[in-house]
Amino acid sequence: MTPHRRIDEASPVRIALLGCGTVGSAVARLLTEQAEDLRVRAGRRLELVGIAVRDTTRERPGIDSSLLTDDPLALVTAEEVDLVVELIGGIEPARELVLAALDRGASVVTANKALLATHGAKIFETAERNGRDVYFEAAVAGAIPIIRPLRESLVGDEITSIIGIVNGTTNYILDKMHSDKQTFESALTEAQELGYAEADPTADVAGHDAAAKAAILAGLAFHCRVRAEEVFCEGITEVTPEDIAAAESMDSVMKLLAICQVNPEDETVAVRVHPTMVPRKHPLASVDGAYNAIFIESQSAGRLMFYGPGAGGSPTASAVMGDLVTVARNLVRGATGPGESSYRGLAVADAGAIRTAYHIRLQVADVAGTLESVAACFARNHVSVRAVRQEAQGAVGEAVELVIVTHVARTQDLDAAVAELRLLDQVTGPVRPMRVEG
Ligand SMILES: NC(=O)C1=CN([C@@H]2O[C@H](COP(=O)(O)OP(=O)(O)OC[C@H]3O[C@@H](n4cnc5c(N)ncnc54)[C@H](O)[C@@H]3O)[C@@H](O)[C@H]2O)C=CC1
Ligand SMILES: N[C@@H](CC=O)C(=O)O
Ligand code: NA
Repeated sequence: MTPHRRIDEASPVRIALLGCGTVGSAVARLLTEQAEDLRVRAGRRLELVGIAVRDTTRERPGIDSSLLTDDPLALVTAEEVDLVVELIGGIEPARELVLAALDRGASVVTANKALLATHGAKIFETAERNGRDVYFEAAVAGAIPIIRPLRESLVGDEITSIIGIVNGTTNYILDKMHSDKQTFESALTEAQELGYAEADPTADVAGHDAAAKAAILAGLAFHCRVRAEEVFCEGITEVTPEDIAAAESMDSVMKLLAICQVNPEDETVAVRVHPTMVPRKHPLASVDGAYNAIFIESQSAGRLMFYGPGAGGSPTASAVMGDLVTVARNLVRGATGPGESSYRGLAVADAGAIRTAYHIRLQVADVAGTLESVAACFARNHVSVRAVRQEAQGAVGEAVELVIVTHVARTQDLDAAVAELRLLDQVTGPVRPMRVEG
């Protein structure tokens, strides 16, 4: 274990900041503007000793240019640094820098879900070995306090499921596609301009950002390790205006949901992210813009809901600042906060075993026997049909749209039924399955 640098009453807690983009610049400014209040709350002055950036010559309003450096490794391994705030994002060099900081004896605050959901085990083990903290409230659902409730407030309870909207960019896009009939592309451009999107927005729209957050939430809630790559993940890139219209015709909206559940039968954890039809009366349906919301169900507490801004520089900086003060307090007391808890070692369920209800649109020829053939595809694959609706009526033989809503079914069974539907002569156009919750 690295010995703590003694932070006596006269010493400040010395902070190194990695990255000065949307979130980093907001954190740097708050450290200056709120210096006096932060000193009282943390019990020591919080001194920003360096900011690692790519371009030290760029003008950065409100940022002291004498703090800028383009050598992040030298900064995080500097003897005097107590706390490293990693806000550059991505895997490398963030991984190398965080590990170097912990090994040198600094604690870490990060907003980097991609890093934690990929290399969390190594990072938490390194922190534990060195007796240092890793705090990451901003990594999931921006400003919403969700990591601390899971690591502390609910640690005595038995969580059974988590369902939520955990990506602000995609929620913004889907909301604009519904409410303003905006195109996917123009809504994404707006989300980028507002500072919600990742540096590469593919991470948002392909669902990878939400999958990383779901992996972190599942690990914390169920005391196991889930890696981002183990999460079943479908993004919103394939969601069309027709899907939006189909959801609206069911009095529903499309949302990108993250769902984490323990299957009590085989003690596996199912973790998934996908576009989902949510009925308008469901509380998640009214979560608009870049807001996030997370429902937790637990044995003793029952149902809990967490709601608030899930992205953006200022809201995310709020979560980073909370971690920063907490870690500074720990450093002053010579203590550490909770480490990783993965003792249950639950396995992650196969994607095919995941169970959900479906809404399926398909174009069929309006001829005798069509309905029977379609129904047989579902029956053969053990998928129970809950409702069938024919969207329009024309002359016999004409193409019509059929809408089928199923009861909860296994993904692999539904996939098999859809594959059979696509082979039917009476099916004359695309078959579009969408998941339904609530
Ligand atoms: N923007 C948001 O709403 C939220 C972001 N986050 C996370 O916060 C982190 C930062 O995100 P943003 O500030 O939005 O990203 P950003 O892209 O605006 O800022 C990152 C900054 O780091 C700099 N950088 C990259 N590699 C570097 C290196 N090797 N050395 C020095 N500087 C380097 C970039 O030039 C950029 O200015 C990411 O992990 C992101 O996932 C988390 C929650 C919300
Ligand atoms: N790109 C992310 C930022 C917060 O984590 C999002 O849109 O939610
Ligand atoms: Na949060």
